[in-house]
Amino acid sequence: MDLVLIEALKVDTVIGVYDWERTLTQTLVLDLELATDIRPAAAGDDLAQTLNYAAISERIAEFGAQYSFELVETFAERLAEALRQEFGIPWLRLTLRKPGAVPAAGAVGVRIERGEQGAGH
Ligand SMILES: Nc1nc2c(c(=O)[nH]1)N=C([C@H](O)[C@@H](O)CO)CN2
Repeated sequence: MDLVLIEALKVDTVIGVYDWERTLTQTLVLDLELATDIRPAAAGDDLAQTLNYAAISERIAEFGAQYSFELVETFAERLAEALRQEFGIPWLRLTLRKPGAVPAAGAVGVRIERGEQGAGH
């Protein structure tokens, strides 16, 4: 299985369960591993044959601006669903960190895997 990577992507969004969190934008930090077969793109040196990490990063920024969930779980689940559907990603691992949410921790967050590894190959 090949992977396209997006690491330490900063995403601005309204997120949180507390009243004060509903009034401001916070920055989440995302790592994504996106399964694909890179051989067709490599064979043809053709961006159209692979997952365009720039386009996906832009979509994630749009998603952050569009929604204002309470839980990081909801953000992760809904984003994974949207990316898999819109970009035809058979499997992904998404790590979402919310820096500063727990001052004593470097970051807190969630990690999810969705889809089937090897699907579509
Ligand atoms: N498992 C979770 N725990 C907590 C969340 C969350 O989204 N998932 N959120 C909060 C608050 O919004 C917190 O981030 C404010 O600092 C608390 N626990």
